Amino acid sequence: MPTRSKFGARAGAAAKAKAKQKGTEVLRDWLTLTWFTDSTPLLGLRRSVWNWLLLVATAATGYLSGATMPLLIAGLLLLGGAVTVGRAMRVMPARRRFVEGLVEDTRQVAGHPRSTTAVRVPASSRIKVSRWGAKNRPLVMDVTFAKTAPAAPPLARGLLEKALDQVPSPYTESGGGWVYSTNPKTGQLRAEAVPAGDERLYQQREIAYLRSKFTDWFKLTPKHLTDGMYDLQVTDWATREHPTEGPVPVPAAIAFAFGSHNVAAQDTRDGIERACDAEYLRGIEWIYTWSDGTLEITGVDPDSIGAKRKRSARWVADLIAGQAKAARTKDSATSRVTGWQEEVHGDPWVPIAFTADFGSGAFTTGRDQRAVENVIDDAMTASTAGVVWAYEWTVGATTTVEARAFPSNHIAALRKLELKRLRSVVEQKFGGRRSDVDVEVISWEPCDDEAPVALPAQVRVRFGALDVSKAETKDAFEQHYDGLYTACDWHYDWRSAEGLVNLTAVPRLANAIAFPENGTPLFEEMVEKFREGKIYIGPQKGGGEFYWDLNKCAHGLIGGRTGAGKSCSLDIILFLTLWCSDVAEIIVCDPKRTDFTWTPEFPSVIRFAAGALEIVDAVGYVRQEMDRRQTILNKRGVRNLRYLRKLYAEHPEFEAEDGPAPKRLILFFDELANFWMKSDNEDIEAQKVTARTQMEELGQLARALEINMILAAQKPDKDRMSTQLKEMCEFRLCVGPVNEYTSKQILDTNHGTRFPEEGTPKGRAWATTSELGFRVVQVPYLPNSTEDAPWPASVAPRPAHPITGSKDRLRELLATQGYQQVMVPNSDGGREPRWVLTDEPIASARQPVLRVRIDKAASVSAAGPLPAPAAPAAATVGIAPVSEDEDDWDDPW
Ligand SMILES: Nc1ncnc2c1ncn2[C@@H]1O[C@H](COP(=O)(O)OP(=O)(O)OP(=O)(O)O)[C@@H](O)[C@H]1O
Repeated sequence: MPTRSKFGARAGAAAKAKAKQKGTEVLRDWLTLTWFTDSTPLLGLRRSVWNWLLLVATAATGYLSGATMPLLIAGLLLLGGAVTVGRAMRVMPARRRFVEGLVEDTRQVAGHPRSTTAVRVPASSRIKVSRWGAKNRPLVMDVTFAKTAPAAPPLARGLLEKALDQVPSPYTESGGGWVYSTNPKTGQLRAEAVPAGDERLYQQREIAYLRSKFTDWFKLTPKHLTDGMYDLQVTDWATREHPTEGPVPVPAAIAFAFGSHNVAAQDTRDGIERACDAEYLRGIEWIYTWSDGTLEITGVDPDSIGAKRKRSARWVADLIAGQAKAARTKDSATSRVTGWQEEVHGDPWVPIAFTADFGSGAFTTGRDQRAVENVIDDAMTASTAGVVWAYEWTVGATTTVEARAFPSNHIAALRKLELKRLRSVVEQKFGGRRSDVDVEVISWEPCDDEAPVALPAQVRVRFGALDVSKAETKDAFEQHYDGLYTACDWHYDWRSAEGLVNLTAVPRLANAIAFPENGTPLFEEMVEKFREGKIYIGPQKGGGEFYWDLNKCAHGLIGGRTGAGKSCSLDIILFLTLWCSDVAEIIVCDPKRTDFTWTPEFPSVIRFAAGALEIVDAVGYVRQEMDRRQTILNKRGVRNLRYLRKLYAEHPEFEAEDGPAPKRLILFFDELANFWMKSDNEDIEAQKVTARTQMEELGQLARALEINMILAAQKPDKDRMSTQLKEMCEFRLCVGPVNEYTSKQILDTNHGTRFPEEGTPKGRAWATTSELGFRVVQVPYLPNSTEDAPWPASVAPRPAHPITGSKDRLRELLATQGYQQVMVPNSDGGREPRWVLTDEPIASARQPVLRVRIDKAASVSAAGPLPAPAAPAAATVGIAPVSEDEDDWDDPW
């Protein structure tokens, strides 16, 4: 018996094993394909379904026919088996090769591992076709990719998809293609073959396009993609009519996850939005919503409110960015619309509020801010009429502005316009190119809601580089600003060192006011101040009372056009001097002999001089008195009368030795011009020259010696008043409107011309000292005799009661001080009243005054140098009581 060689035995075993393996494979293929996976359609059904049906039908036929046709049944089964086995042997290896080819094609992008001798990686573990279609092409397949594969990041999935797009599907020839989805559990990519026209193909295309665009817009590198968590999902689709392709799906909502990618900067976001708007045109307006790590984009109808709002917001953003760009700000500007017009009021896409952030160090000065505001105003007004934009700036780490629109009749709008007006007028006049003038309203006057009016209550003006320490600058500003308002006056609080002025609205200066009645607080105040050497002039524009401080400005010049209230102003000064007879005495020079002939009645008037020689004499007396006072000061070694009085208080023996301390002595001179008028008498002219020199000599020492000159003149020009004399007058009062020439004569400036010719109230005056600058004052009205206020109610409120005349007040005072009135003959042959001290004080002047007649003439002009007041001198003359009916002295005289 022949034996088989060893080799032959081994080869036989190998062939057997191979045959077995092949057999097993064929059997597995047959089972799988025939009964499960043969999805190639046949007459509308899958082949595997047909196989089951045929098997069941054959078995049923065999069962029903019993043993009658066993051969036929067996034959049929055998045939079926042979056909299906043959098909499995043909199809299955082909499918395997197909998948293997596919794995090879996608190996790089999907990161498929290669088989090694140790580890076999079957192709089906990477790409699993779950359904096959006609022509043995896959219908549905799942592709597994490695975590590190280039196509692993969701946004890079396109790489794999692109590769798979090349795989023929049953629909390839008819224009179909692949659609892809991600298995959320396994992360595998599922590809599904769909016929042409399937809307998922369009969706697929959009998604692929968007992925690549988002990669561009976010400037994503492959490294970004591998490191970050970027993903794009279209969460909602809509259908739009495509011009050539008919209705096509377009994204209605896109969610783009960008993880921790830095898009915090508004302009980065802006850039992305703008790129998307420019490059992704689908006949839709995109609305962008940024949240933590995700950008949601929703498509809306371009005519919808949302779309219009978006365009408006972008317009605002462009406007703001344009400003920042023009100013070359360090950081770029961002803006956000924070409020839209309500639909009831108009178009709901019209912005009514927005905020803008210009970054650090931008627009820090008011001037720059104003420039931005003006541009925005212009732009906004063009787009939204009927509203006014108001701005609130905050300069901190960054400069931000909050802008809000208000209806033009809203108080905020009115205030804004008012502020703008103020700024522009102030800037026009004071805002040079270098100086950064800015007006800021600190507070507004409360206003009536029904009829709102924007009136600033407190304003601050900063002058930047402009030097406001100069009086002229302040004056120019005040004049300019005063002209802006008729409803109020302004109090100016200058802070020259800080380069600013704080303004406070104050009630307008009254057009006329009555001199306060005795005993009122203001009256008491002015008397008290007079005792300190301060003469009340009147309330001043901008608030407060104007006092002329004789301790600082010893002499004064009072001028003004006739009929404007000059005499009344002088009367107030005289009245206060006469009222305070314990501290002051006065010499009245009245060359015109008109307005002040009433004064000698009162004991403080130690001399009344009218004629030229009388005046020369009076001036000479003052000059002597100055020397006398200086001698006393020298003797007692003190600097001024104040110290002398103090010394006397401490050492009454000095006073006993020297006599009473001198009182303030006022040399009152009305209409100097009349005095200087040339006469033919050369002797008198020579004396006048002496008087002038003596007056000029009073200048230097008078302050310490409390000798003051009050000079009144209508036109104090050079011919009538020497320059030296005028310069000594540091206080000036110019009553009423005057022409430029006169103004310069009185005030050295043209302030006097600022009062209008028409409508300037009586008693309105410019008062000035070098210390206080120029002030508008309203001199109160003080008549000589008690009378009703002379102005109509239309000019100013009228006091309820007549204004008590100065003479009546003084008489009442003197009566209470123990004086009595007597009548003395005067140089004109008439008689005049005088007040003399008696021993018995009279309680009230309302009680009849004891009238006396002076038998011996006590002519006013006769009085020589009088160290003591006129009254005691008068008291030495013989007096006889005047009977009631004999002399009605109260009559006007
Ligand atoms: N302070 C005042 N307030 C209101 N009215 C005044 C004031 N001063 C004067 N008046 C009115 O103006 C009139 C003229 O005033 P006043 O005589 O003082 O003017 P004047 O400038 O001194 O004129 P003149 O130089 O002719 O004396 C007064 O009779 C009075 O009606």
